[in-house]
Amino acid sequence: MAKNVKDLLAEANSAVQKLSPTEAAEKMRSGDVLIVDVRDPTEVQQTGKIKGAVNVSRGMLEFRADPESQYHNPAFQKDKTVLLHCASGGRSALAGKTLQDMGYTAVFNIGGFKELVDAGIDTEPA
Ligand SMILES: O=S(=O)([O-])[S-]
Repeated sequence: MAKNVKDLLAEANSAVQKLSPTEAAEKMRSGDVLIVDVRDPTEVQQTGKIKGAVNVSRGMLEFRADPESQYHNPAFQKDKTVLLHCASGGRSALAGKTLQDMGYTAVFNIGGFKELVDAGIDTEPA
C-alpha cells in the first residue's frame, strides 16, 4: 500500500531517536559530532545556522553521505554521531531514517532550528 507523508514521518520518528535541545547541547559539548542542517540554503541564509553545522539540503543528502558518490562530503563518516535538524523536525526525521538506511549507526534528530536557538545553542552566520 502506498504511504503518505504521515506514514513516512511516523516510521522515521520511530526509527530515529529524538533529542531535546538540552540533550543535543550535551552531545555537541562532547565534541566529536557532525551537525547537519538539512534546510534549504535560502532558509539558512535568512537565519544563520547552528555553530559548526554543515548545511546539506535534504535533496543532496544521499549524495553527500555516500563515500562512493562524487559529491561525498568527507565530514560524513558512518561511525560518526550525526545530529540532524531542520526548521521543525520533520525533514530531519526523514533525513535521519535515510542515513540509517545508508548504514549510519548513531543518528539523532535534534529538531527545529528555532527550538535549538531558544534553548541557547550558539549560532553563526550561514
Ligand atoms: O522543517 S520541517 O519540519 O517543517 S519539514
